[in-house]
Order: sequence, then structure tokens, then C-alpha cells
Amino acid sequence: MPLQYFKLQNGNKIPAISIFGTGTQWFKTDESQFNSELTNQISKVLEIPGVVHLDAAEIYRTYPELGAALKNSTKPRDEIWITDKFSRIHDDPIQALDYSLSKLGVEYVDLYLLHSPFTPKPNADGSHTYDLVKTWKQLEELVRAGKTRNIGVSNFGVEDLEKILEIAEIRPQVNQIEYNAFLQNQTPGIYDFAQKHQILLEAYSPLSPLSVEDKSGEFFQYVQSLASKYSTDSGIILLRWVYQRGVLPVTTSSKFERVQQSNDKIWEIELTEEEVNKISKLGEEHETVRKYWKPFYDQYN
Ligand SMILES: NC(=O)C1=CN([C@@H]2O[C@H](COP(=O)(O)OP(=O)(O)OC[C@H]3O[C@@H](n4cnc5c(N)ncnc54)[C@H](OP(=O)(O)O)[C@@H]3O)[C@@H](O)[C@H]2O)C=CC1
Repeated sequence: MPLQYFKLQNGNKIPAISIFGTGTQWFKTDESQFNSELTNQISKVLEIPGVVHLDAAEIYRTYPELGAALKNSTKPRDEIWITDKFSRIHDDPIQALDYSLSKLGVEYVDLYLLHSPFTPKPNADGSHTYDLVKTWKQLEELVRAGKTRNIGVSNFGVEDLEKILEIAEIRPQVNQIEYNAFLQNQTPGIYDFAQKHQILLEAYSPLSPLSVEDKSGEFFQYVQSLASKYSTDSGIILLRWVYQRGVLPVTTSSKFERVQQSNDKIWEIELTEEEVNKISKLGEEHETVRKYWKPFYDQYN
């Protein structure tokens, strides 16, 4: 089966898996330290036929590598979905997106997100908050200027989203959150809230369960049995479970074969409803696995 899409609330279509994130293992603290291995990997990803979905952010400091790969690629711009995020390295999203567009050498991104409702670096008074409403208005300006096709948020809880929905003239289409079988609500009620308001959830770190050391429990035996049934590996089963929960998986790999496999194999299998529900149930019974934004969200484990 070919690549699938989710339909956003505004009618636009988004490729239903982001096969290459440039954060996590590719994250850098210094933009000027060029990682040619990353550029090579993105270049190979851009050779995969059809639309490919890439994930970027200001704070990953990987625009130079992504820009170099895009420059060398012959793939038409409309076959590349670029998600980017404002992480508050620049003061506001207008400056930040102008910077990333110039580094990436493109005229627009497909989706621009507020990376989190917090400032990673504390304000002078020690707080981590900032003016979300003012910032959202700037994102809307970026849509009107044609610099991004869609806008959204990341790591937002229900209350933060409510603030945005109240004032939005252009609605958030996406909330990219940490989501895996062992963390089905990054913050209380976020899954149901997003469904109700037609905000597409994206799952970053969807494969976190595989990083657990003790894999002797029923969850792992069950996922492994499904991998055998569908002639694949546990990673693909977990990505497919995310997709069948109506959530868009955002994954990455240093191994090109895995990127290729995530892009193809996930569309060749279909879990039954019973299998999806059983993964959800066994996952919920397992201890929470949360890797990011822990100082803010560990309280919800
Ligand atoms: N908005 C936010 O705050 C955040 C966004 N993100 C975004 O999400 C992206 C993905 O996050 P990440 O946590 O890396 O995602 P995953 O949960 O998909 O983890 C990727 C890891 O899993 C391994 N892997 C990949 N495929 C398989 C497979 N089939 N079987 C077993 N292991 C596999 C890879 O290792 P190997 O290299 O050895 O294949 C890699 O180390 C980031 O790059 C970033 O773009 C991430 C964190 C926070």
C-alpha cells in the first residue's frame, strides 16, 4: 500500500508518518559543527520515491545539514514535507522562521510549531512561561505571509491549548507530543481533547518501549508475537499501533534500512481492532516511560 495521509481540520493532507526526525540522536549544541553523516542520511532519505516527511526544530541546530541535503536533492519541493519548530532561541517566531528558511534554502515550511508552552531557559524571575497569545498571533502572520502552510504546537497540555483556541483566527492543526504505548497521555486528558477538537496528535519517541531493559513482561511477548505474525519487527508493530490510534508517528534512525522499512512496511500490515486494544491495555499497565520535558510533566507519571 502506498504512503497514507491524515487529513487536517483545515482540509490539508499530511503524510501519516514522519520518517526522519533531526532531533534526539542528531541533536547538536553548536550549529557551526557540521555533521556530514547527518547530511548523507537525509540525502538518502530524499531519494526514497514519493513524499517524505522530515522533522526539524530551531533547538536541534541541524538546519545546515538539512539545508545542504535539500540543496543537493532533485526531489520536487512538493514531495518534501518539512515540519519546523520555534524553540525560542530567536526572540520571536517571525525572526526564527526567516532564519530557518534562509538556512534551509526553501521559501516555506509545511508545518510550523511552537516547540513547547515553556521557555527551556528560565526568565530572569525564574519562571518558564511566555506570552502564548502574542506568539500565536505571530504564527498566524507567518501563514498569511506564505512562509508556512500550517501551524500547530508541541508538548501542549489541555489548558495551554484552550488559551490558543480561544483567540485563534487560524487554528492549531497539530500537537506534537511524547506518545508511546507506555505514555498514552503526556498530560492529563490530552488524547481525548485533541480528538474532540480535531487537532492531530503527532507522537515523538514512539519507540521508547523498546529502550526498556526488562523485556520479559506480557507486553513484549505480545508485541513480539505480532511481529512474527506480520513478518516484521517490534518497531514496526509499535509504529503501526500509533498510526491506528489516529496519531502520526515521528521516528528517526541512524540506519537507513530502518528508515526505509518504517516508510514501507508500516503500510503493508494492518492490526486488528482487538490487537490495537490489547497493545493499548498492556501498555497502560506498564510503568510510564517518559524521556522529555520531565521537570514539567513527571508529576503526571
Ligand atoms: N517536540 C519535541 O519536544 C520532540 C520531538 N522529537 C522529534 O522526534 C524525532 C524522533 O524521536 P526519537 O525519540 O528518536 O524516536 P523513536 O522513538 O522512533 O526512537 C528512535 C530510536 O529507535 C531506534 N529505531 C528506529 N527504528 C527502529 C526499529 N524498527 N526497531 C528498533 N529500533 C528502532 C533508532 O535507533 P537506530 O539509530 O540504532 O536505528 C533510534 O535510536 C526526533 O528526531 C525529533 O525530530 C523528539 C523529542 C522531543
